[in-house]
Amino acid sequence: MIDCEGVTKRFTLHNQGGTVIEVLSRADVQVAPGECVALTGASGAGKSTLIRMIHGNYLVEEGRITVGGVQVSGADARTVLRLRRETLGYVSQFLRVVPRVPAIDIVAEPLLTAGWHADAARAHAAGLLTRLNVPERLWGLGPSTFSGGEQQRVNIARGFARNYPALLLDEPTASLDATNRDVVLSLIREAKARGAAILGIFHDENARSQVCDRVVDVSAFRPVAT
Ligand SMILES: Nc1ncnc2c1ncn2[C@@H]1O[C@H](COP(=O)(O)OP(=O)(O)OP(=O)(O)O)[C@@H](O)[C@H]1O
Repeated sequence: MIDCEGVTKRFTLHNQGGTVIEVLSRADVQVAPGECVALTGASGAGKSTLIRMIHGNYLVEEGRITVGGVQVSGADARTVLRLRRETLGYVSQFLRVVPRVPAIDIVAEPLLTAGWHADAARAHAAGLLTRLNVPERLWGLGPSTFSGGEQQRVNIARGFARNYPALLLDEPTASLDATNRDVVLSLIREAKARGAAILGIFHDENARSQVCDRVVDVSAFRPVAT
């Protein structure tokens, strides 16, 4: 479902004398439906960079990335947006807050985009916010004043609102207490059970061992020193 073959990434810092940072060389990562794979490796090894390339945020220099048979590497913006709308969910580490949009609408938005009726979308969003222990008094407020953990739970509710066939998770349990961490782990297990392919970064080893079937250490794709 998620397929990276021979992926190479380097950054050229044009504003710093054209310094080139080699990050990944010929990375191969495959995630099958129903599988959860964790990316590991030291800080700076390139875990987030690989996730961002799969999500279509960073260009792929060499190699090929496909998600559900759709080629991400070299894709135009329209293809990437369609992929994100229909196939590939992403829970980033931080919620990107849109001013004045209530939390419940942030969660319901991917469902509305998918054609859900507004009432059904809000009911589904309410169910997720309840599960993630976001107090109902906050649902109608914009999350800019929420705590870090509250914002992250809104973010997770949004990421899990749709049953995406593929899901990218960037530290989904960071800044959560034990109770909410367990809710997130349940959401991940449910997504796997319905066949989602999940690729994530989990610094919490305990969380990783509970839901991940395999680990891929991106240090194995470290470029040879130049
Ligand atoms: N947009 C960018 N421009 C320049 N360099 C970048 C950019 N994004 C990442 N890098 C560099 O790529 C390398 C890998 O970064 P990345 O964030 O992927 O590491 P990581 O394994 O996710 O680390 P961590 O565990 O600390 O989050 C780092 O050296 C970083 O400085």
